[in-house]
Amino acid sequence: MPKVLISDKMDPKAAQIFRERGVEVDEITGKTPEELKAIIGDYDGLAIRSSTKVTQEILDAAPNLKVVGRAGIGVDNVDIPAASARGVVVMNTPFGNSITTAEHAIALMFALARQLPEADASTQAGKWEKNRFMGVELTGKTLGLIGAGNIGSIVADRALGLRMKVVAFDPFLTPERAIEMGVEKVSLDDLLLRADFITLHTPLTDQTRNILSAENLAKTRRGVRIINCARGGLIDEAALKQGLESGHIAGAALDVFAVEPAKEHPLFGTPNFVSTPHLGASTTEAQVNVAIQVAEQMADFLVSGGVTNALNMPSLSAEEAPRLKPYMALAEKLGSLVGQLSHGELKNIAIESEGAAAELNQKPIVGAVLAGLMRVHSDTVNMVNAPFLAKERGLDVREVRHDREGDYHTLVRVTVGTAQGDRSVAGTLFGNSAPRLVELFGIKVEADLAGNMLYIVNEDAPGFIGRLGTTLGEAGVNIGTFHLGRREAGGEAILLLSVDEKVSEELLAKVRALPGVKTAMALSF
Ligand SMILES: NC(=O)C1=CN([C@@H]2O[C@H](COP(=O)(O)OP(=O)(O)OC[C@H]3O[C@@H](n4cnc5c(N)ncnc54)[C@H](O)[C@@H]3O)[C@@H](O)[C@H]2O)C=CC1
Ligand SMILES: O=C(O)CCC(=O)C(=O)O
Repeated sequence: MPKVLISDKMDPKAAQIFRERGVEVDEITGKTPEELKAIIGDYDGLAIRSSTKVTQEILDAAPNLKVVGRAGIGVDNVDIPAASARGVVVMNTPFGNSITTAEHAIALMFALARQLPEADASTQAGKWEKNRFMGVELTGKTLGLIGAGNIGSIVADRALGLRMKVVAFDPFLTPERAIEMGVEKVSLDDLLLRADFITLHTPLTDQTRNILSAENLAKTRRGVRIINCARGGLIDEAALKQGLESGHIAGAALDVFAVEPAKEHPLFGTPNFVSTPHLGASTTEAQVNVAIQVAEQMADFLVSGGVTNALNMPSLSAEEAPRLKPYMALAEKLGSLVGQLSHGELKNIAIESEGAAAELNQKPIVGAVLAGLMRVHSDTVNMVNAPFLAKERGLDVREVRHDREGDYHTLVRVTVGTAQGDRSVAGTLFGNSAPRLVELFGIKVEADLAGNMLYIVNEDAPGFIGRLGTTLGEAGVNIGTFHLGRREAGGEAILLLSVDEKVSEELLAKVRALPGVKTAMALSF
């Protein structure tokens, strides 16, 4: 039974779903990285929010880990390249808390416009400072949206409902989508110049880090109010403090900080500064949503192989997974076969599907071929890290679907480009479930690819099979299955034998010494 660790506080629905879906679950929250390292090795899955940092070190201590599930959107607390390199799928829940986070941004905008936190503190301190707090209306003001994705577009919708004008800077926002959202697409400089309120809704990336730098803050209009419910690191916090103190910035509300938890901060106590402790996603509704979603996605993956909302792997629905499973087994075997039989650097690989195979989602098939191919050289390769490793090694991967149906109702062909030319293998599914090799380097052959095998290329001549049987028999090697194919009578023949034990180098040398043998290799699947 797969085992999952929930390492951050999560709605109890998550644990309930894991158990209902046949996944063992432990909830152990608040651990230090050292403590987490000590226990993570027992788990197949890790369910987190933002507190747990999934670093290279944690991943190194987690040999069984297959999936990290983020109950939320931002995955900057997960080292995705390191997870990909180790073959660990990283999933998030991209929509479960977007409304809640957008509402928090709007709440902070109101808090700034009417100085609600200060007015509350003053009133409860018995001061009744009616003349101290003069607010501004939102109606008619310009809201500058940096990042117009899921959360940004909900913020825009609510702001338009408040009769604000919304201008948006997002390099990936199409003009059509801007029209649909009712916002004006602008450059960052234009936004900085025009906005009365600025709200940030981008992930933290190399491009967005420090997007509100000291230089950019200086370009804003005097009296601007700034809200950040996205990620710390998007704003230069020291420059923000200076701007608040000089009065250039009329207010700033941060839900997120460059370093969290922010228990001490130079901004604390600055006039017109409002803060919340990363509460953007903290509503009952959002937490139930993300807990249910992350548990369902992780259980799908661990129990049936379905992949949803993965950031480092193509999606594969739980419905598709059973249909694709035998194809992935076939693809992996074909990849492994060409990997074991091809020497030297591979330049390119083409994965072609015909008949029923061509109607399926090709990404998992391609991933499985690459995993089989590269596992020949490293047993830590799997479907997650294989495409990543292929890219890293400069392997050109081509995916081709053919409408035609040939001799088989379904066929997957893998062709690799080697220094000796193209080499191609093809396989089908017998009874829609049993992977079977049907072609090897242009020669028709029918074979299971399983366990230990012996691959021989020889000149087709009488007596050879007898001599081979005697050689194997004398070495105490039992033959399980025997598959033969040849180009033409008396031409080149291929033999694929399954044997009950691994073929030793010594035995291989004897086989190679038999008359007519051109190549002999041990294979394993
Ligand atoms: N405070 C909190 O508790 C929460 C914070 N978040 C944060 O909010 C962020 C946004 O979430 P979603 O809207 O769901 O993500 P999303 O992926 O739907 O939208 C992000 C938008 O940012 C845009 N973008 C990317 N690079 C940009 C750049 N250089 N300049 C301007 N725009 C750029 C993208 O094109 C995209 O439209 C998340 O990445 C997460 O860090 C999300 C949920 C809760
Ligand atoms: O889990 C949380 O409370 C934070 C949510 C968040 O930051 C996100 O989903 O990106």
